[in-house]
Amino acid sequence: MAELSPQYLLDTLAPLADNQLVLAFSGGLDSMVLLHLLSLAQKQHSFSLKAVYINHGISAHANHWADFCKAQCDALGVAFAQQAVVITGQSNLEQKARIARYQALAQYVSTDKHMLLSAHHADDQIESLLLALKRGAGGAGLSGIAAKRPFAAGMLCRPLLVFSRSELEHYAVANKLSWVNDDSNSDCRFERNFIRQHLTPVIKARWPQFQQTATRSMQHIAQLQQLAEHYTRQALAQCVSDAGLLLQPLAELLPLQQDLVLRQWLADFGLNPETQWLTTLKQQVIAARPDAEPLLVLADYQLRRFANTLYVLKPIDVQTPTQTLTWQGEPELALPDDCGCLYISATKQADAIALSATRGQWVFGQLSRRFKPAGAAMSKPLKQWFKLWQVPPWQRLRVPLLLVNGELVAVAGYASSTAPELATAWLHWQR
Ligand SMILES: Nc1ncnc2c1ncn2[C@@H]1O[C@H](COP(=O)(O)OP(=O)(O)OP(=O)(O)O)[C@@H](O)[C@H]1O
Repeated sequence: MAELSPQYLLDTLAPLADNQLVLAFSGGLDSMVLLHLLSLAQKQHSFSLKAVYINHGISAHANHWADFCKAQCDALGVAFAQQAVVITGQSNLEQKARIARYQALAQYVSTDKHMLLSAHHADDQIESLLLALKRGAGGAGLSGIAAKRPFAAGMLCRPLLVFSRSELEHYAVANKLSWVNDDSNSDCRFERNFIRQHLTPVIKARWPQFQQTATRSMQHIAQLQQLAEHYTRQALAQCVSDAGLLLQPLAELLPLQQDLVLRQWLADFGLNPETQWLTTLKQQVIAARPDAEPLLVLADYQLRRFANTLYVLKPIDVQTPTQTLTWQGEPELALPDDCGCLYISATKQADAIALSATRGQWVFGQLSRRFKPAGAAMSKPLKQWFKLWQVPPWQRLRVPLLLVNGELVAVAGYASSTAPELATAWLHWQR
């Protein structure tokens, strides 16, 4: 059984070479205990420590808590900082406060030597598990709170995770510590408080070992999750290209693995869809007829499929610029609507196309104009060339087109009516 002591802390955080510790300090029981332990540990082993209080400004007592935190740090000789964050609206306050808090704390973790410490304990683990079950979370959610994980430029550690709240309280009373009680802790409209007050006591009374056994289950799930993530990353690497997710190699994976790869790929865009949505994606987008142009929306993104590749697109990626640019020979032209930049130079660069004009109009979206690339037998509407070049339909509308005397002479990034040997300049499109 671990014993709550400065030595335990030093063992858990070792090796503390030139690390700079940042304590997320709310002034509540749990972080007060951690502050006290850290200040004692500093006497045994020198390390840099700063306590940071984030003022959410939600409670009428928030400023008073800030003063309390500062006074406690002063008394223990620990450096102190505070920062206010702005939380707007009335809904989801708990979650908004948490996101704003971690964003603010991230500023204090600016190098790989920085280690953020939070005072989460074993009761928080059970609450996290029950909340994860309630929302039907997957392996990552059911793994509970990680004892150590990368955070901002450094790490985030929770050295008190194995101790229960009552053990922390026992320590606080024995060491005559004082702490603030967040008035909102008794408000059972907040889910965590409801679990803390109504569920955990009943569970613990019936099964005193529940905390340990549930923690063990979470560790098992966490290990399986890590293993799954490792193999999923490997499989994903086989399926991604610069453009999107290649559906042919995806189809060769086991169905279960396909789901994990899709989820991991979407997670890299910050997307975490519900299972039903993923089923729709598979049925209506991935498995759509080859000539269909399926589209599914998720949060701010559009999922589209073209030429057996799946794309995640932001609204700007599918917007057709309406602006026309007059070009008078400038070597560099910034394009509207996030379409990148055009570079015109005397020497040929990679991906450059030949030009024989030095002025004209740059336009977008004029797909019915006829075009004859150098070397082609005849002219065709641009739409047909794009089809031939396998350009996804939404990208076709964002390709800069050069008109000279009303005639289409160059399609940036793809083709030009000027043969390379007749080039007087070279055009490179940086998307
Ligand atoms: N206002 C605050 N300023 C700095 N640190 C805080 C603040 N509030 C909480 N913390 C840190 O976060 C830890 C967990 O606090 P709490 O259980 O209230 O968080 P939570 O809202 O449940 O969110 P989560 O568990 O996801 O971090 C505390 O032990 C403390 O280290």
